[in-house]
Amino acid sequence: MSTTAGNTKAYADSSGSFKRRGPRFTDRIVANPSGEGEWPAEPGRYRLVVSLACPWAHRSVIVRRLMGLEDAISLAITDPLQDDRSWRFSLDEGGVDPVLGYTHLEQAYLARDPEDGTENGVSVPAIVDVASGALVTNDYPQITVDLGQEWRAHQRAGAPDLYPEHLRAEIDEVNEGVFHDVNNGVYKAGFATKQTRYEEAYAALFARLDALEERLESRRYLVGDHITEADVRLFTTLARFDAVYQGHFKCNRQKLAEFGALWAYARDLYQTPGFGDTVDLDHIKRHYYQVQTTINPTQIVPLGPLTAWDTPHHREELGGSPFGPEGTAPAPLEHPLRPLGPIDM
Ligand SMILES: N[C@@H](CCC(=O)N[C@@H](CS)C(=O)NCC(=O)O)C(=O)O
Repeated sequence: MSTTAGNTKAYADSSGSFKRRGPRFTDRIVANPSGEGEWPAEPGRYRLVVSLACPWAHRSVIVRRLMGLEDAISLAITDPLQDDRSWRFSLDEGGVDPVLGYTHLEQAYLARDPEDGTENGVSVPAIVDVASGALVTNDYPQITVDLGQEWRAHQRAGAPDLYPEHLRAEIDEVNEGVFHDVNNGVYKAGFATKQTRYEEAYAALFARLDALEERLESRRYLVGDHITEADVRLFTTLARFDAVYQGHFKCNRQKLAEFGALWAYARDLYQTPGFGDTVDLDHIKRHYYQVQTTINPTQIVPLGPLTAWDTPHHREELGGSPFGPEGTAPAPLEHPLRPLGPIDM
């Protein structure tokens, strides 16, 4: 396997539990910066670096597109396979990102802090200040909220409000449970190295999915009548569920496609511009199955499942509309974001 040596690092601590490390840089990009740690929302100034494989980065790709910020913030897409220096730009000509001039995202972390820039690893999503090449933030939950709230002056007409004031408390509450049990829950199950830790994560995950199933039986979206941050955050895990988490991470009480409301909800979002058109199952499967070699030592990428994302969902019958009364859909994507060539045999 010439593309990557795989990854033999331990993901769990001595108790057998997966521990997420948290963001290294938490500066914010805001409409009106008022002090240290705040950068101006200025079109053309920043580059958003993502892997299409990564569920946390995927959120920012969706929100950038929903907000119509493509011309304001450029997008760099990494190779789904990291090497020993982590995320790299090997899909680009000469293996160099054409805007940043870097071969590895690590260089932006080190441009920001040469001593300790990479102490929490090198993670996506990351926003880089193009002129200095320095990392501004890798704080993924704040990134999506700020793309929605702080870039208003540069958003497209008809951009939805994903975090309306009057719904924030409820969105935050839903997000909290979804983060621990679902978004991060699948990692806790998949990276556990003790049976009990795995079983705890599995139980919490499916208890939460059962509760979401019930919630979504009578409402089209998680909070309110339109898409919000809560839907974006749940969607990126659901999009990977049957392809990766139910097999590779052993989250296999049932597939997403064996739920009722939750599966119809996921298809509804998938068919909403900005969601399904940013899902790339090639990037997703190759990353998980070829990088996490402690779980999949052969690095074989499974061909299935043949999930039918485009079938009718009938969720319109519940009322609600994706983009809100004044909102409109973003224009269709003209081509897939970054198709990959055949798997290196
Ligand atoms: N590291 C972030 C979340 C983003 C994240 O975990 N991204 C993954 C890809 S899905 C990554 O870049 N991992 C490499 C690393 O952490 O070194 C956090 O927990 O604050």
